[in-house]
Amino acid sequence: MPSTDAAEAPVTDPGAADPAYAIETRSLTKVFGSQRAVDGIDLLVPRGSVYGFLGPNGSGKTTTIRMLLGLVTPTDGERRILGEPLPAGLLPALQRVGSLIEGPAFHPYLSGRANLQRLDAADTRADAGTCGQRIDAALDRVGLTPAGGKKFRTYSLGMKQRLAIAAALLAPRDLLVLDEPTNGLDPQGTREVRHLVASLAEEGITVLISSHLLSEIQQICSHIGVMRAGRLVAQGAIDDLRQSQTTRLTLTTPDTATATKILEQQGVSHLEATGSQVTGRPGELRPEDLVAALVTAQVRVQAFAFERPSLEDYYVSLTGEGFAVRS
Ligand SMILES: Nc1ncnc2c1ncn2[C@@H]1O[C@H](COP(=O)(O)OP(=O)(O)OP(=O)(O)O)[C@@H](O)[C@H]1O
Repeated sequence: MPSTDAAEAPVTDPGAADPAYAIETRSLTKVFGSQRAVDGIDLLVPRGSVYGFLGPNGSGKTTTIRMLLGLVTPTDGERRILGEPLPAGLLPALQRVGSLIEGPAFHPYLSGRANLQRLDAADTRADAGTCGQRIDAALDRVGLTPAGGKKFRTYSLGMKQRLAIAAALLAPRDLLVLDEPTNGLDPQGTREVRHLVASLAEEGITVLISSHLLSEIQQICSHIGVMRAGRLVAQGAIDDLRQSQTTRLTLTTPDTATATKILEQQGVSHLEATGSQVTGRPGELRPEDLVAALVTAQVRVQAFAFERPSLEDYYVSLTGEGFAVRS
């Protein structure tokens, strides 16, 4: 269980805030003993994005999120949340940030609505006179209005997680930080959370959502950042990352020697021939031109394909997480 540090070191040179980003860190680092749990990361979460913060268990996601929320003191580096440098701007920033790290403690024998009432009452900034409206709005946003009167213990896992997000939305928020909100959920619960995050993003809320499974959040993310052993090994718009993947050519032919020679002449790089297959990187070359050159040289083409690795392949290559299984 990570510790919560009370005292914060002052930021020495906060620099200027970039209004394009809801979260901005520079060289953010956390060392536990001899372990660099977070190792100099430059996280950039654009405003209005759904940012998938990915990485295997133990790669440093939760520690990073805790530093972003002022729950853990960084060993080094800078952080800005909604333009506010931390720790100086922690309070004004956090008023606009909803978060779900371990989830609030809900009472099983109280209804979802009564649980929210208790949490709302604990917020000294909230106007008690408008509590009912806030709770109605929060239940409505997460699709729990019909189940608001039911006891929490009767909720499905997805409903419990949606109630936790409703709790994070009791006050107006510009940024929502969700640490592994789909962890332990069944496919239906995962869909519910995904759907909810997508609808919040449509309202303009920036969402940072962590997960160790790309497949669970890929559909809703506009951006991703990938952690591996404390380092941020990739980051950017999901479409750009997909585009950056190198296209691979695969040719099946009984004439591999001639085919390799022709493809090399055409400018295909990284050529390899194994059995009746030739593979290589075509770069910007067009498949129709390569096939024409092969046929002209009397290469018998049995199969020819241009393939771009999927984002999942990319994620696996970055993290080595081939078959992440939920614990
Ligand atoms: N308070 C702490 N004291 C010592 N080591 C810690 C502490 N908190 C985290 N760690 C270590 O730092 C590393 C990163 O942990 P972290 O929880 O940030 O990873 P994570 O990517 O969120 O993984 P998970 O999804 O399993 O929580 C792990 O090796 C963890 O054991």
